[in-house]
Amino acid sequence: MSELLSPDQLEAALRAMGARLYHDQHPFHKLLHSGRLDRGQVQAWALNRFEYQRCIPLKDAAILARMEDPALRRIWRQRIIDHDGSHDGEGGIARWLHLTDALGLDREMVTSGRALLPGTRFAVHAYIEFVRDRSLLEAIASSLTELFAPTIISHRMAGMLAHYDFISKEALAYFDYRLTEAPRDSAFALDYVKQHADTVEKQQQVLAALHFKCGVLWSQLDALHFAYVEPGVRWPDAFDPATQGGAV
Ligand SMILES: O=C(O)c1cc(C(=O)O)c2c(n1)C(=O)C(=O)c1cc(C(=O)O)[nH]c1-2
Repeated sequence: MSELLSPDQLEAALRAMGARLYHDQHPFHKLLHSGRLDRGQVQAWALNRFEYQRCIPLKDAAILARMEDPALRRIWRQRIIDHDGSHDGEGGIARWLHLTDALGLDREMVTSGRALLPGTRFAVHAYIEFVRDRSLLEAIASSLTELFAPTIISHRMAGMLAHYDFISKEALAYFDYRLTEAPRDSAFALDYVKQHADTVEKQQQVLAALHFKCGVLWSQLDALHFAYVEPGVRWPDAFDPATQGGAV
């Protein structure tokens, strides 16, 4: 890409990248959504994904800390409220823990992170570092995977409810909220990016940021796939569905 795109062409390029690289294309998600995983594999997914959930507000706080404009901060801070809630027991993190509870996972094992795959940790933390190190425009652009989240979330909810008798609608409440939060967040981020990526270089950076973020999501599923679906060698301290434990 060497010519300046119009804002709508930039949006089209971002959407085309998502169609190719978003984590809905990953084999682990295809298995998860079509009922082809067992309870232990679904537990491993929920336990590992907790690390992503836990770190999203840290990532958004890092972005907020770089925003000079109070009006922008006022909008962005809602993301932290969505995940942390305003009171104990509210918000996305608490709702994710309802899911891990419903799957019978030990809370301490989930919240301590001691049974995580190293690949999960590295991918999630790379996201936090990315938004700290890069420009604000790139940091905001890296959230644009959320453009594609409502489709995968609807698909996931329907598939998991249809195929797993150990999953209830209540257990998936986290995703109900995301269906309204994600479109609001991604509409704002997309508008911002379309307005501010006004040079070829900035447009390239925005596309690279989305590329990077697709990789963050994809790597988390790679880690799960190669530990729990095609088990070659699994990190010895990782969650073990057979014993329901991890490192002590
Ligand atoms: O279930 C999903 O497939 C999915 C995907 C994404 C995403 O595309 O990054 C997010 C979420 N969920 C999510 O729940 C969430 O809170 C979230 C925050 C962000 C972000 O980058 O700021 N992405 C996502």
